[in-house]
Amino acid sequence: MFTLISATPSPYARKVRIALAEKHIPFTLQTEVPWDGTTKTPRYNPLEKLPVLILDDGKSAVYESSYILEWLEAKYPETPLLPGIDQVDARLFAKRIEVVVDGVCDALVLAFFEKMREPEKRSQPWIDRQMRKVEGGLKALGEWADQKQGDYLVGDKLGLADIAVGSLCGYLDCRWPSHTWADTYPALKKHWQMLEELPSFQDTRPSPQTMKDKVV
Ligand SMILES: N[C@@H](CCC(=O)N[C@@H](CS(=O)(=O)O)C(=O)NCC(=O)O)C(=O)O
Repeated sequence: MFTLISATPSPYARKVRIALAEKHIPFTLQTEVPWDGTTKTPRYNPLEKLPVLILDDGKSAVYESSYILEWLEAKYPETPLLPGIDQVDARLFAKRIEVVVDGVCDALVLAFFEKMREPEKRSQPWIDRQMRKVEGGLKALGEWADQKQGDYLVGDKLGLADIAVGSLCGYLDCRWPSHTWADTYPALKKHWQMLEELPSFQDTRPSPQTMKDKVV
């Protein structure tokens, strides 16, 4: 059986957890804090990041959330999370949405750690730059949510784009509760609320983690 190295607040890991659940692929969840010295992540990922999907042999591993999802889609095409190969533009649009989601998450993580530095070492221009990326990405996602034709962002069933967007919104709700995205983008908030009702979302709700070791 696969093992997924995850972290309780991780939006990247939540994408994979939801995809595994939607594809009915059983796995063991191994929850870690990747910044703590106890993490096993570096054994499997030279980039020392989770999520990491450890395969049945307990040694081979797939890492980088967007690649793990591509790997799962290729290896387990039943219950597809992307439109059919004959719908190239729709597939590419779903991946474009994931690119924006991951980029917003990356910027949030960078801003989070910059704010963790002692005040005299903190760079406000750097934080401002990251938050500009967050706002720009959320604006794009908000527009796509507004333009949604049916219940889902791409196609007529739950897919990669919804899983990515839902994971980001859940991360903001968990780690950035004072952010005003839900008021600014009501269609995005409504879509997220619908997604959170799904069992695979209910079973993967994020929660904060405590870091024991100094990170920055
Ligand atoms: N691009 C990566 C980003 C993953 C990532 O940043 N993971 C964090 C944990 S979390 O932010 O998702 O909770 C991590 O392992 N960070 C450890 C490190 O950067 O050394 C992906 O999509 O998998």
